[in-house]
Formats: sequence, structure tokens, C-alpha cells
Amino acid sequence: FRLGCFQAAHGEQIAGMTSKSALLKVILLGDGGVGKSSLMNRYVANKFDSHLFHTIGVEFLNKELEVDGHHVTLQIWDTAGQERFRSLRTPFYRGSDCCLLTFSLDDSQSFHNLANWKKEFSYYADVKDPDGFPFVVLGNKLDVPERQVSGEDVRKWCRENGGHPYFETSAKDATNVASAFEEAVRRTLALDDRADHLIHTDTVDLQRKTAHEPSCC
Ligand SMILES: Nc1nc2c(ncn2[C@@H]2O[C@H](COP(=O)(O)OP(=O)(O)OP(=O)(O)O)[C@@H](O)[C@H]2O)c(=O)[nH]1
Ligand SMILES: [Mg+2]
Repeated sequence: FRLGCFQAAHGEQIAGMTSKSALLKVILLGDGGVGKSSLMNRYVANKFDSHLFHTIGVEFLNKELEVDGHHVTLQIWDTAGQERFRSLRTPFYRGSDCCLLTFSLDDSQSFHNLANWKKEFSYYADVKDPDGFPFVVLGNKLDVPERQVSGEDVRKWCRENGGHPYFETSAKDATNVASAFEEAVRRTLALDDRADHLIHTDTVDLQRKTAHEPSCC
């Protein structure tokens, strides 16, 4: 499931580039209407539409950013949260480097559904160890006064389900939106460092092997 990332990292080594640049795929999941498209639009275009249509299938947008000195192209995949679009979104989970589990703070059912979203993602993205995968939890619509979910309950769920980071966001007034995406990048790059190490080890092994065998190509 992390093949895309491995290839990017390997490509850099072959090309001998000095600065690190990676394409990271991050996917937004959560119930219909929680604000996934609004979060993506706020982050990428700095726009907000109070009468957005439900997404059908998936859409993606790219955003370039720098986090802790790493240049990254973030490919943000926005999915349709409504149940009737399930078969249109699940084929796009594979290859995701990070998953943003999104709910709305004024809708407790959307919070209770996070476990189902995590399960659906892990199944279709073929994630072997869901608790080790970089999920980030977003509680959106912080600006709405009719709050139904307490931060304490979410933090407890995050602690008990793999220690995922949690952000309370508002796509409407831009609160915490950039911080949440940047944390997603940070978590992914932290895993990539380990992946780079594995690739490096493989490369050394291959070179050793070829040194002891007659070269034919
Ligand atoms: N007040 C407020 N409204 C928001 C916020 N984010 C989204 N909305 C509104 O909530 C509604 C649903 O937002 P969307 O971004 O379309 O939700 P979605 O998760 O993409 O929904 P699906 O595409 O059906 O999965 C829209 O009318 C948005 O304007 C927010 O932070 N605050
Ligand atoms: Mg949408």
C-alpha cells in the first residue's frame, strides 16, 4: 500500500537528487456533509462555499508545500461520504500514504462512524497494521455553536485506537486546516525515513551480490 512512496524515494536515489521531493497521497474520508470537500478547498484554494454539493465518487487536487525543510507535493483525494457512493470511492484507497478521518463536531453520529471509516479504508487499501498507519483525525465545523462531540471523547478514542493525532478545524474560518494537513505530511515523512533506510539496505545488498558475480549486463 506504500508502493507509490517507495518508488518516489527510490527514484530520488537513482536520479541522485540532493534535495528531497516526494509525492504524497493523502485521502479524506468521513460521512457525507462533514466538510471534506470544504477542507480541501480551503487548504488548496483558500475558498469556502456555504452551499457545496455532495461529492460523487472522488476528486483530487495537488498542493506543494514545505514541512521541516522537506519539499512535498501533496495529492489530496476527496471522496464521497454518502453510503450510496461506496463502490465509487473504495477503488481509490490503494496507494494512500496517509488518511484523514473526518467527522463534524455538530454531528455525534459522524464521530461514532470513524471506526467504520478506518475499517473500510484498511480493508480496501490493504493496510496490514491499521494502528501503525498514519491516520489523522479531524473534527470539523468548530465554528458551529451546536456542538455534540467533546474533545475529551475524541482524544480518548484516538488514544485507544492507535494514538492518532486530533485536530479541531473549521473550513469556514480556516482554523487549524493547514496545521492538520502539515501534521499528516509530518507523520508520513516520519514513516518514509524508515522506508528510505530499508531501500538503502536493499541497495547495499544488491551491490554486494553483483560484486561477487560475473557481470552480464
Ligand atoms: N459552518 C461550517 N460549515 C461547513 C464547514 N465545512 C463545511 N461546511 C458546510 O457543510 C456542508 C457540507 O460540506 P462538504 O464539504 O460538501 O461536505 P463533504 O464531507 O464533502 O460531503 P460529501 O461530499 O457528501 O461526502 C456545506 O454546506 C459546507 O458549506 C465548517 O467548517 N463550518
Ligand atoms: Mg464532498
